[in-house]
Parts: sequence; C-alpha cells; structure tokens
Amino acid sequence: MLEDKLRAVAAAGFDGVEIFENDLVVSAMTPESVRALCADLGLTIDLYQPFRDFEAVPDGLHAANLRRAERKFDLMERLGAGTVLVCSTLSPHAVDDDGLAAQQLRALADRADARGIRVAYEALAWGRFVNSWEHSWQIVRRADHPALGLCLDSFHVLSRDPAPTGVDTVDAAKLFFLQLADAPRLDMDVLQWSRHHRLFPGQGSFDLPDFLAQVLAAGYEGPLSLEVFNDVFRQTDPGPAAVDAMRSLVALEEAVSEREYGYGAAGRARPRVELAAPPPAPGLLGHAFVELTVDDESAPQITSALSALGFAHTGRHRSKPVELWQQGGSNVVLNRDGNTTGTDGTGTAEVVALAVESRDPGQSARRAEALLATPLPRRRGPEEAELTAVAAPDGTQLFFCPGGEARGPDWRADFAPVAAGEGVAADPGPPRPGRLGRIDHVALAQPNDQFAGSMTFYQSVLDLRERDFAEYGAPFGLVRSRTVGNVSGELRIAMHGALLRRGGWAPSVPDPEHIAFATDDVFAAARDALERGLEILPITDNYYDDLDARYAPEPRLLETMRGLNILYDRDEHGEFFHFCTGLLGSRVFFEVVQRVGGYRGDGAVNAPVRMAAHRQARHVPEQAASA
Ligand SMILES: O=C(O)c1ccc(O)c(O)c1
Ligand SMILES: [Mg+2]
Repeated sequence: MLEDKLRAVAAAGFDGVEIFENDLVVSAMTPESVRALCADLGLTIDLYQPFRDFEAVPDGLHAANLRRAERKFDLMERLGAGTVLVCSTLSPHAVDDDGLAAQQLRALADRADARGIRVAYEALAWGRFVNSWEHSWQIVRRADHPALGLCLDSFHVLSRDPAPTGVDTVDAAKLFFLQLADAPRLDMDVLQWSRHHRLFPGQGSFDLPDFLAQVLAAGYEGPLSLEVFNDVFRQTDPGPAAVDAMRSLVALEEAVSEREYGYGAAGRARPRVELAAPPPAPGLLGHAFVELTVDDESAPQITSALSALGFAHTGRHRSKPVELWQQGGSNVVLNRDGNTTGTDGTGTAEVVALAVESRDPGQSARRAEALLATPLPRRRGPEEAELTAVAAPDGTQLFFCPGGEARGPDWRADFAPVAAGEGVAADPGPPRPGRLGRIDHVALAQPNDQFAGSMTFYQSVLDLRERDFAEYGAPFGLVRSRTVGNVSGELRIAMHGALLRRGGWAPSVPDPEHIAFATDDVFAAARDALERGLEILPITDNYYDDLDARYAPEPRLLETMRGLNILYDRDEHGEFFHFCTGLLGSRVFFEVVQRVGGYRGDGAVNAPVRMAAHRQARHVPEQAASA
C-alpha cells in the first residue's frame, strides 16, 4: 500500500517520491494525510503522474481534457505536488499535428501556471505520434511556455536508441524531471518490455552512466527518480526493494563520476548537483574462507569429502564448535553452532559466510555501509580477531579480511592448531600434482525475487563485474545463473536460482550451493580423491557421447574424462575441466576445477548435466525403495 511504500522509501534514504495515480486512487488516505505523512517522513512529493491522452485532440475533447486537468490540479494542491507528468498521447481521437499538440499543451501550462504547477511532457516509446525524446523536445520548444518542460525517462530514450546523443544540449531550464530505469535487452513489444521488465540501474544492459552524464552535463539539477515497473519487484517486500533501489542509485552516481570526471576521463561539464561518492573499493585478492553450517547428519559427510579431497582439519575455534579445514590456500570453516535441523534425514549444510581478502578491510566495510549494507555485530570473544562484516541481501555474512600488505587481525588466530594425529592429516604435505589450491568460486542459490538485488549488492559492494550469464532447463525448472568476479579473476561469486517457486511435485529441498577448489591437475586430483574414498558425482554416458560430437577430443582424453566423471567446457580463451561430489547434506557439494589457458567462465554449460546427476543420485534410494 502507498503508506508502506512511503515508509520504505524514506527508510532507504530517498528525499522524495513520485505519486503514481493508481497508488493514490486505491488508498484510503486523503491527499492531505499523504502530504502530512510525507512531510513527517522527510519526503517531498516531486511529481504526480501520469496524466494521459491530453494533446492534439479536437476542440470539444480539448475542453473536456482541460476540465479533467483542473480536477487533477485540485488534487495536486491538496498533495502539495508541484509537477505533473503528461505522457504523449495514445488517444484514438488525437491527430498527427505538432502545432495543435504544442498549442494545447501551452493552454494546459497556462492553467497549471495559474496554480503554481509545472507540466513535464514525456514521450512514451509507444506514443501514437510522439515517441522519441527529440520529438517531445521539439513540441515543448514550440509551445514555449515557462510552465512547460520535459520529462526524460531513460527507458523510453534507451529502448529506442541505445546510444543517444544531444541530450546534453537541452536547455537545463526546460529539463523538469528525470526518470531512471534500466532494462535487459529484449526483442519484444516496447510497452510490454517497459511495464514488466524494467530494472534498477546497473541490473540491465542500458548505458545509464552515459545517459545520466548527458543529462547532468545539460545542467539538470532536479531529482534522479527511479521509475521501475517490474513484475518481480511489485511482489517483493517494499523495505528491501527500496534499499536495493537506493544502492543501485548510489552505484550509478559513482559510475558516472568515475567515467566522466575521474582521472583521464573524457570530461564533460561537471554536474551542478553532488553525486554520491562511496569510498572506492580496495583491491580484493580472493576468497579468505567460506563458512558452512553443518549438523550432526551433514558434518560427517562433509568432513569425509574434505578429507578425501586432501584437506586437513588444522584448527579448532577457541570458543565455538567451529572447525578449520585447509589445503593449499583453500580454507573451509565448518560451524556446528547453528541450530540447523535436517529437512529430509540427509542433514543440512549451507553457506553462511563468505570472507574475502581485501587490501583495506576497514575501507571495504565503510564502502559496504555507504552502499547500504547492514553491518553485522562483531563476533568477538577473547583472543578473537575483530573482523568487519556485513550482511548480503540473502543473509549471507560477508567478512573482510586483511590481504596482501594490509595489516590487521588474522582470522586464523581464532583457531587453535589441531595436534598431529588428533585431527585428520594435520600436515597437508608438500605441493604435488592434483593438490588443491585456492577457492576458485563459490556458488550461492538465490531466490528469484532476490536475484537482481543480490547481483547489485555483490557487484557494487565488492566492485565486481559480470563474467558469465546462462539460463538452462534443469530437472526442477528453468534456472538462471550469473557469475560476477573481480578484474583479475581471483574472486568469483556465482549465483543461480529457479525462476519460479517449485511446485509440490518437486522435493522440498533448496537449490544446491557449492564451493569450487582450483587445481592444476584435475585428473590427478580425481584419482587421489577416488583412492581416498570420494564418491565423484557420476555423469551420464550420453554426456560424453555429446562431448565427442561437439569437440572431437582425443579419444584417450575422452575416455579418461568418462572414467573419472570429469566435465569439460571451452571458450575462446581456454579450457575447463571439473568434477563434483554428490550432495553432502541436502544442499551443499564441492567441485574441483582446472582452468587451462585463460578460460573465463565457470562451466555453467554443464550445470544442467550436473543438476540432473544430483537429482538422479538423490532419488536412487527412493526408487529402490518403491521398486
Ligand atoms: O507505462 C506507462 O503507461 C507509463 C506511464 C508513465 C510513465 O512515466 C511511463 O514511463 C510509462
Ligand atoms: Mg516514465
């Protein structure tokens, strides 16, 4: 409801709102109480919208339109809204006559002016006669009334022209309002695209930094307003949605500053408004550790898989039931502290924390907070390292640990070494082929309604770029996956999630999450792990026949992959070999990956094969039982 939205918007730190007509019409609040609530919340009402189908109509209809406008001006007076948005007409009664459109808009602006109201004219991308920003600007100039100006909406502009020019030449005094929305490139009807698929800045593929830079270079000083029609966002809690919105706006402002006014930038005229400037992102050096919660059922499955993969239990937390497992730069923390309960007798285990190595952990945390991340209370006991942590939108804890030259408390100091013989193989031994190195990537499951927000969170807070994108049919439905990583590729976070909630026919288990460890010899790693008793996830024969058809690998290589259940991918930069464990507990598995050459992805093409294999493995006992 309107009240919930207003509270959410204020809490996220916005200064003002547009009131969308329908929100008001269905609201039980009087316009006066909406005005009072906004004032209480510190929000200005910057725009009332939309006023439709006004211009270029026959005289009789024009008179009726003016009367309709007067009633809306009454309402705006009660609301205290000073600007109305008039969008270009779709009326079947309208005629293709710019002169008439300008004349009637001028009459409207006269009436508005008399009541201290301004009219912002917006070209809808699907407007009947006016559907480009240039055309709306011509009409506004032709009408030439001080109370008539332009509303620019990035969606309408960029959906028609991905690289517009000339926006920076518009007279700033005529730029009344700016609406910002991103969108994925979709080949579809533009009205449907606009009303269902808009996204917050940075979540789609529009070049919003360039567009905003042009508007600011024109001298625009008004609000940066997010107007985002999206089926998923409509259904999400307005609180987190407003935070996602603000985070994306802060990131956009930073991107504009970097691109336009930063060192070596092209250098358009500086904006007259101040742009958000979060502390710059310090360099990240990779994953410090990943923490899993485990329970009595899942812990033995996880620890035997780790042992078989060559990990050693090297540390025990000084004050909590938490174990450290290590090998060659990969650190896995197992936490039995949580009160997780098994879902289906297999036990639960899930990723609860990601720790990244930062060249400046304090600044990483300050940046995160400037980007509206929720700081987490420090988990600090005697002798424990003081780690700065924030919560990601899905609740995953994100820790910043000192890396490189950065000084600071070492999180490893929280762990007492496990005596040789007491833990499992306390000394991981010297480097050898097949030994696992660093964590290559971590894959987190994201519910669909959090997907875009989580992407924005990790990309903006950690300054990561999108590295991979895939959509595939999986046993339980369509899955979307995206990987973000830093420029050097040392830190990668993959996210995936089903598009729709699963039906009752599917098992009520959550989507799997995994940790992938890097090796420089995946074949040796697989053989060693098998020798130590690991059950590698079995991959179908059909997969290897398909690989043969697609890539014609050397027959001996193909048979080795088939024998060891190693998956394969390649791109223009290199090759990728990987294998997985079965599910450990209901939702976690491990993966071992080898990158050859500069392969950039993370084997997403094989995800449906892997998912089917996990499903097959998960259901074998059930099938046997029912047979
Ligand atoms: O979809 C629409 O009708 C609509 C209405 C008002 C806007 O500002 C807009 O961009 C689109
Ligand atoms: Mg708009």
